[in-house]
Amino acid sequence: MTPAIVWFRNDLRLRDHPALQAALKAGLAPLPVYIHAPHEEGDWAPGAASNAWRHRALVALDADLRRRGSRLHVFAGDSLATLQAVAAATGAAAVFWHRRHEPGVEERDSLIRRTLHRQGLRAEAHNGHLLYEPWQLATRNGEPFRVFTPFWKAALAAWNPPRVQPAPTALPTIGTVPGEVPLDALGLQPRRGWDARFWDPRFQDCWTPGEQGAIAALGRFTQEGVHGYDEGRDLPARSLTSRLSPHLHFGEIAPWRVIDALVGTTAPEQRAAYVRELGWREFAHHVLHHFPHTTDANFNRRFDDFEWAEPAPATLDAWQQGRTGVPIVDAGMRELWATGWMHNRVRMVVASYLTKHLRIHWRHGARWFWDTLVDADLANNSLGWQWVAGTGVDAAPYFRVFNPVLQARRFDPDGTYIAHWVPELRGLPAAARHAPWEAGAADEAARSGYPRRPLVGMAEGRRDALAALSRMKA
Ligand SMILES: Cc1cc2nc3c(=O)[nH]c(=O)nc-3n(C[C@H](O)[C@H](O)[C@H](O)COP(=O)(O)OP(=O)(O)OC[C@H]3O[C@@H](n4cnc5c(N)ncnc54)[C@H](O)[C@@H]3O)c2cc1C
Repeated sequence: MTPAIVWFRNDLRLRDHPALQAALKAGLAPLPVYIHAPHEEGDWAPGAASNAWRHRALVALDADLRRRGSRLHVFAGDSLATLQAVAAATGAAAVFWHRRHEPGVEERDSLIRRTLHRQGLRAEAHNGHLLYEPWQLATRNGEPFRVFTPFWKAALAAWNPPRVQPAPTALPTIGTVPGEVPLDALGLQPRRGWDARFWDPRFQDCWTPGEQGAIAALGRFTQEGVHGYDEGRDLPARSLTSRLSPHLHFGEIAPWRVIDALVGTTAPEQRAAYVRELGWREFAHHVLHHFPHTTDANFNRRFDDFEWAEPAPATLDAWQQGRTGVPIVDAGMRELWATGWMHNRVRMVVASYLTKHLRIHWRHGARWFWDTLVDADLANNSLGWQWVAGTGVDAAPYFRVFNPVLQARRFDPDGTYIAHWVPELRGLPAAARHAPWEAGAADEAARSGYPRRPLVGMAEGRRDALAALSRMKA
């Protein structure tokens, strides 16, 4: 059988894999290839937590392929040159892959497709990542959406998710290809030294990267979380969200399989609430494709004149390490550090504290998340940060400044989440954990080594943020 290269990227699964299916349908022998090329990702080469995840996801994919008679062929270097060399060495007639929508990657991929085409290879990009490709939905005027609600309305009106497809049961074996490198040589795993500080022993135990891990996480969610999702998804102490974000980012599960698995499991309103969150993921990719500059620049250019504070290294450090003295913020940042993930409600609170109370540009926060989140995703991260900072599409207005203490009282009423991640405050009565300095517990907190007062107080931070907003040019 003539081989066809199946170029695995952020689609590390065998079920619901249109590129793999296309190779099989064409009567070609799939040759699974992974190319390590972080230098082609511009300013947004994957961060440390993503790399650690990817290593384990690739190991899992290789094992799944081996169980079917195949294996993953790993290379490092320029993607185009590698694909050309592999095709020449194996006589491959085609290359199939799934589209990605990060700005630099989109351009690279279309160049690769054109070049391979010209050389007489069948080169095809499929959708493996989204319910809708970013150009499939448009406003009545044919423009990209800038507001989520009409975007989601249009998505539901055109609803036609792909059907779920099983993984192939057997795949052909193809021998060693010149230029292959061992997976361990890619340097994806955390090194000893500085970046080893990230790696709390709990980190490895929190997750099972790979398709089996994704299916298991989905199974847990459909049994438990989804039933109380609508009311419970804002409560960080409860495990009511799916924690599928890294699995979705790495394409270990297709979003349409997630939706399919929910049918008949719970009340329609719980299901709709969850599918709507997947809608935000779709919207984020739509925005990234149409407004690629929003990874680094404000969508709302008025904010180009905003008086962001020059971030003092000690301030940024305190935020990153969870030592701001604001318990809910510190709990979130420590959860991120320890597990590579943070609850969505708390992401909003820590991002708001950084961009409003500390008035530090959202780019600093986005960069930190990029390096430490296992689900770091250029579309979702850029949208999330610009949404909170008030600079993005359909964003929360800047003047709506979250009060982290009130947020904590509302969404972590008995301080369980705070106590879990900030052990210095465990000994305080539940009601004092949200703001020890207001409850006369500052000394007790300080005795355990916790900051006596917040870096910037709640009222003071809000006042200064609004004053800076009022000075912004109209
Ligand atoms: C400042 C900030 C930064 C963020 N950075 C990222 C990021 O880098 N990667 C990332 O995947 N998500 C990001 N999010 C969105 C959201 O916090 C996570 O997707 C969610 O917490 C993941 O947990 P879950 O899988 O349990 O979510 P669930 O509640 O179970 O949601 C299911 C899925 O829907 C998608 N989703 C949910 N909420 C959002 C949202 N607001 N925007 C886009 N997609 C969403 C995710 O793919 C998620 O896995 C960010 C949010 C904020 C406020």
